[in-house]
Amino acid sequence: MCHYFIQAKYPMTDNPLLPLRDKITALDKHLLELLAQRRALSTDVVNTKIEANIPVRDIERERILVKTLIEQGKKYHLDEMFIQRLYQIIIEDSVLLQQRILQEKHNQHTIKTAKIAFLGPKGSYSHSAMRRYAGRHFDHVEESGCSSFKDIFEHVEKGLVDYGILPIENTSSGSINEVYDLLQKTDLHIIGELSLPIDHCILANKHTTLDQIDTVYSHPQPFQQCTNFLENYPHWKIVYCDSTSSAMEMVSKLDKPNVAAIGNKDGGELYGLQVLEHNFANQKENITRFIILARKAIDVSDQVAAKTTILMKTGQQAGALVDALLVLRNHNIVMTKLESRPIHGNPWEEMFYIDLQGNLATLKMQQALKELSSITLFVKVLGCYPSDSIF
Ligand SMILES: O=C(O)C(=O)C[C@]1(C(=O)O)C=C[C@@H](O)C=C1
Repeated sequence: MCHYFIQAKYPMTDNPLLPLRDKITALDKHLLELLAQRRALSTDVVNTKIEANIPVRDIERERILVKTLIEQGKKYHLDEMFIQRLYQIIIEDSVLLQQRILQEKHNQHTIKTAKIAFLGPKGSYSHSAMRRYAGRHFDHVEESGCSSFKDIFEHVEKGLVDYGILPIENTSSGSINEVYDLLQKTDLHIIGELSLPIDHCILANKHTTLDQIDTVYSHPQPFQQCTNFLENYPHWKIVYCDSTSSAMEMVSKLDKPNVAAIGNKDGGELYGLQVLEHNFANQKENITRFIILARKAIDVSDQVAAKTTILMKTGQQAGALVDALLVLRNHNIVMTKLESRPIHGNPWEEMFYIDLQGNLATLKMQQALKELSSITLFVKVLGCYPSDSIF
């Protein structure tokens, strides 16, 4: 990334901005203190909720709170969208903090450190997702970069790490089939999820310009997510890599003006690359959902919004899938995703992956799963975990 330092017209001591910047610095410090106080109150709130068995989320409270703040912001000429986005981040932090505290009390233990496998090396989107998830759940993390999704599954299954984090779908390129296929034949459990906004960048060595590039390196996923942008450069040779960070590593080692990688800005800085273009995915809201796998399933407190993911194989008779989905409807269970993949060794039969809103431990979920088992060939719970879809 290029850093352009505009030579100050004034010696540092005479800079007319200094007094104002000092005031901004003091005010930002005060803002941090207020945010810390708000966070401490969230801790008090969740402890009260635990005592009174009150759910973490109160959507109506959030709606009224933000609406009031937007109104109050008007007299200070604060833009409505600014307030909306700012409090989305503040409230999301509050909810995730409360969920962590609640889950730790619910499971009667707190895990301070963890070893987590991700698609590496450092600088990949999976690395960013892993660090974000670890920051929310652990005080210390040991990072384990893997060269493939299969490698991540094996690391967790063999106990080389505690958790594995893998991308499972993206808003631009859809489901990541390789991960779904690996889920078909594992005994691991989904214990969490995380949605990460993905801002793809064209990353190149310093002094390279866009028109000098003739070869671009990346993981297959970014290429699938940026087809519209890549149509502008039909002469670019596409080279697939194990991960976006191995692509950035390659471009940095080649150190030539005609090569570039597609990856994230932070990763590019790790490899000394500059950003030539960014935010060019087919979907402007380009988000990848990651799942977190572990050898042991978790229990989710009934005070935390939960998701349950199941694997299901129906018979070949007409309407088999419809009958199964009607069971969910009859139990008033919301299905948030339905994906299908060919069954290993039997490509003309489909395995269905279904994400359900709700906790596995609820009576209606238990009854629905029992009914599903009686009318299908195979039903397996892949996991019940706190929902990350805060907003
Ligand atoms: O007031 C509550 O119940 C809180 O948990 C606090 C808070 C917030 O951060 O403002 C967080 C989550 C709720 O959904 C509503 C509001």
